[in-house]
Amino acid sequence: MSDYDAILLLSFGGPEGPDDVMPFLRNVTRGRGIPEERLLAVAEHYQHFGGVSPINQWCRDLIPHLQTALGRRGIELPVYWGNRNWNPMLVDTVATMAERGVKRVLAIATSAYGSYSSCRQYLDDIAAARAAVGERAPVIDKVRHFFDHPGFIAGYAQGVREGLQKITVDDTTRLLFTAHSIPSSMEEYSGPEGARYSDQVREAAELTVAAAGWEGPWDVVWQSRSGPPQMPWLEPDVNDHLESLENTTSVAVCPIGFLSDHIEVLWDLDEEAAQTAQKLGIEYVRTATPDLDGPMTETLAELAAERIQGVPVRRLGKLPLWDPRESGCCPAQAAPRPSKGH
Ligand SMILES: CC1=C(CCC(=O)O)c2cc3nc(cc4[nH]c(cc5[nH]c(cc1n2)c(C)c5CCC(=O)O)c(CCC(=O)O)c4C)C(CCC(=O)O)=C3C
Ligand SMILES: [Fe+2]
Repeated sequence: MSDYDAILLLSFGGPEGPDDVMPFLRNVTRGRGIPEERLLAVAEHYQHFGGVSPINQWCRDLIPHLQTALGRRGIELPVYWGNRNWNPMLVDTVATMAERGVKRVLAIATSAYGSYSSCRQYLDDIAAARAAVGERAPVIDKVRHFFDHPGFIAGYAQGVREGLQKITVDDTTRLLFTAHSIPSSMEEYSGPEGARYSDQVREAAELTVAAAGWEGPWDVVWQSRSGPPQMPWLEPDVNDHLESLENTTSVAVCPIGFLSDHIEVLWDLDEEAAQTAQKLGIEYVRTATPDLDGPMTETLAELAAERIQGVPVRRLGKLPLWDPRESGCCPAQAAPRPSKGH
């Protein structure tokens, strides 16, 4: 237990107008070897929504909900917000906290899983922002991975139950769980032993199946792959998987990899995957991400309470958790693993 004096909501960031789109995309892909064609194609997805991603507004809406949930637990701390890729940029938020004399911060990132993109990169962002602000920068810790927290699972299970009511369900109906694809090399280095990102996504899917009471077939698939075509990423892609299905009346697609309906959900699932299903004559529903006034927000508050009040860790899964601070897990670039034990 520690004396924290602020909570930090740490997120991805998204553009809020047409002119933000290209500079945002350049921030996301800086140094990551993403081809220009891919950037221009993704820019189109954003422009389709007027250049506005819902992710920033979702964060704005989350903050008062989170504050209420924290308050119910007796945690009366200010909630700051900083992003990796767009305003409010984390470095500016850390500078503000330093000016206000904040010394010790507990960060909650909007990703439940381990991997470079979903965890280590946020830790690197924190380190870079603190270094830029200098000596007065607060110490910033980050809460654990929460992919198997009962409240996290309950949020998606509710979406799944509601979604299934919107389609014809028979014994060919499949439930698909989708998360952001990552390069195979990133997957190989996820977690202390590797491949933990896909393990965690699979476990979250399995737990959601149980919580929703689903007894039919289900699969884990991936979406939104990027990078040069010759580079291997996690497969199957949701669209390829739909193409491979035979004699399937309907599918429900649960975006278990994302906390909110941002562009990758609105475009890659609600437009692209929905069109693929329509072309194939498969009835399609994309199930909802968790409500802000439901168990997801409670979960985020409980993660803070674990660290601030020592409330017990609640988990449904069996995969081991690890502390990213203590292991050199999830490096940005695949490098030879340090040899262990000598
Ligand atoms: C694992 C993971 C999550 C989940 C964890 C988390 O939430 O953090 C996630 C979330 C998100 N990804 C998002 C958007 C983008 N991701 C990109 C690119 C990439 N994502 C990757 C992985 C992930 N991404 C990777 C390995 C790349 C290749 C570049 C690199 O190696 O870093 C690109 C560049 C263009 C493209 O190539 O698609 C964009 C625009 C948005 C915001 C959507 C909005 O604005 O509404 C969100 C929440
Ligand atoms: Fe991404």
